[in-house]
Amino acid sequence: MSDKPRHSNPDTLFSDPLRAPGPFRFDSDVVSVFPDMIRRSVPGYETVIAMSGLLAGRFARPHSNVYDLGCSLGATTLSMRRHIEVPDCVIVGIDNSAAMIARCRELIDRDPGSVAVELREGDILKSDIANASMVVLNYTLQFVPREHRLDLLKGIADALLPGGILVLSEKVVFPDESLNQLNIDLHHDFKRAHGYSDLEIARKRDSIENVLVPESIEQHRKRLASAGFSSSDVWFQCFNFASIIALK
Ligand SMILES: C[S@@+](CC[C@H](N)C(=O)[O-])C[C@H]1O[C@@H](n2cnc3c(N)ncnc32)[C@H](O)[C@@H]1O
Ligand SMILES: O=C(O)C(=O)C[C@]1(C(=O)O)C=C[C@@H](O)C=C1
Repeated sequence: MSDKPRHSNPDTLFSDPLRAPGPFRFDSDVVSVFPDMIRRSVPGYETVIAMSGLLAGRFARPHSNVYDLGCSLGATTLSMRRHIEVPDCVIVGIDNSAAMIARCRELIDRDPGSVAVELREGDILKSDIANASMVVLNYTLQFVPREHRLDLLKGIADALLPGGILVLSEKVVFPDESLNQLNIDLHHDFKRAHGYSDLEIARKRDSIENVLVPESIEQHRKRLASAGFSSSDVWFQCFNFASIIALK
């Protein structure tokens, strides 16, 4: 069940004090270091990816689609592919970064799995989502402008078959200011323990400001209910990164 380590160049994108970071973008520079960056930046990332596979093993239905929205390099897609055993199920991975999708295609082509995978370069806000037994948004909704989040989730709820599931993993904030600050500090400790310097941490924080817009778990669960999900709860959390499952 364990996922193979994913090799990647080391993330040194924010280490040069002379290079202005600019707003964070999923461009070819990020693509070249992405597996290393996300593993060293998101506490619990490997667990969430591996368990997304287990959930797919349980929820994927025959003759249905399983969506990986904001699929990046296909880590979730590959994990789900390893666990899906039902016939005629297609995993649809969508990402609007051309550089991500191009590299993802290479990695999927190299994977020996037999479940069909369809990759689309496009905006998940404009993509056709239908006949879904499972939808995954692993660390993607946080990059969608807040005003579009409800419509996206309504579309997902409509597309889900009865008994379908959404997995929503996000960076989160906490309503209590002291707990919020503690979780931010613990996240920075996590990054430091994975070799990032204070300078890199500060520069990355500036770069993702207003690009990655986190919300509280309460805000996510309220929106999921408004979007048409009958129930939702957190199944995994480490510091300020949480993963929610929502049932149709
Ligand atoms: C943090 S990464 C997701 C990581 C990935 N799900 C994983 O588990 O490895 C966020 C991804 O969402 C994509 N993205 C952000 N907004 C998007 C949108 N509106 N449509 C499609 N993809 C989007 C980005 O290009 C990026 O690849
Ligand atoms: O919050 C941070 O500092 C992060 O680096 C998080 C995060 C994410 O959650 O997507 C931001 C951008 C990169 O894709 C990798 C990790």
